[in-house]
Amino acid sequence: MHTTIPQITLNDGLVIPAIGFGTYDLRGASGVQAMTSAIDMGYRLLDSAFNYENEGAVGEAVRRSAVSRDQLFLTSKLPGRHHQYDKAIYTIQESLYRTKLDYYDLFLIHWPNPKTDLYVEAWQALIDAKKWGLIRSIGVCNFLPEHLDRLKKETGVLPSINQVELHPFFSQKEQLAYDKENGIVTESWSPLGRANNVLENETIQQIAKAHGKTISQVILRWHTQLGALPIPKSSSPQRQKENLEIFDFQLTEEQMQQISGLTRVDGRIADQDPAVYEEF
Ligand SMILES: NC(=O)C1=CN([C@@H]2O[C@H](COP(=O)(O)OP(=O)(O)OC[C@H]3O[C@@H](n4cnc5c(N)ncnc54)[C@H](OP(=O)(O)O)[C@@H]3O)[C@@H](O)[C@H]2O)C=CC1
Ligand SMILES: O=C(O)C(=O)[C@@H](O)[C@H](O)C(=O)CO
Repeated sequence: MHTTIPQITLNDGLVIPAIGFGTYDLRGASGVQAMTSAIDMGYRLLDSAFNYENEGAVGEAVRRSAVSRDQLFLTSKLPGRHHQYDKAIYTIQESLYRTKLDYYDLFLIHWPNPKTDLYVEAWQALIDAKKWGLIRSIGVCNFLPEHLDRLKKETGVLPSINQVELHPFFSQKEQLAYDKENGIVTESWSPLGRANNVLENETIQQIAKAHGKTISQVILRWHTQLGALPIPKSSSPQRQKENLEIFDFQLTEEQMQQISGLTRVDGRIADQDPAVYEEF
């Protein structure tokens, strides 16, 4: 039997599962297999990107699964090299052709690329693509408060989602507070620290023991109790299942504080500060 996944209502009224499935590095036939398995395990939200070169695999997994399209919540992302308005529109259309589907539930700007400074133009393209029915909800990734303030000022439309790096070594207290205050749901990318040594952390290990859970389950539970939406990736059916079984226990306030206390100024996985980093 599947774990029942709670749901979150976005600022545009759309309802989204409280945990999703990351697909970075899942491609080709093995990627389709991993995604089909994730849907079978109970995941309904799949997170892809134009740059992951796996939108075709996402479409194939959807067609192979026993779950109907309208029960799934599919996400993709606009790469930095296509922020110009016309290019952004073509990219969203191309992204759909790759899946052989006719709409995305969510489309995100992948990185703000502030030096290139075309993200407001890209945002306008997402706003229009939503009006035309290509996308049901629009959001961003890696946007700092200064970038979000600018979208609000120049278009009057704030994203439904801001997908940011978030894990115990980089707990994003200020960004979470800003997003919440502005009605934006924070999604956590690399919620398990991309399997770095956070998965061997002694503090989290002790908490996991106390609950009879694994370290990964405690970390993912911490995300949901912070109000964030984690999108763990796993190629293994067993770990996919493990990562969903997080809604039958509760961390105490003290345990939440202990995990959040592991954050470090240099806790990012890579050198990707969105204030300066550009990805195309
Ligand atoms: N918007 C953005 O800029 C970004 C978005 N993302 C999105 O976020 C998703 C998740 O982030 P990602 O970087 O993949 O990293 P995750 O934090 O999800 O970690 C994935 C790694 O953890 C391993 N793993 C998964 N579950 C377990 C478990 N229960 N126990 C032990 N190891 C486990 C996986 O191995 P295995 O597969 O062998 O199980 C894999 O090596 C991405 O797939 C992508 O969709 C990621 C980066 C940037
Ligand atoms: O995976 C993504 O969505 C990215 O944006 C990449 O930057 C990823 O974080 C990466 O590390 C690529 O080397």
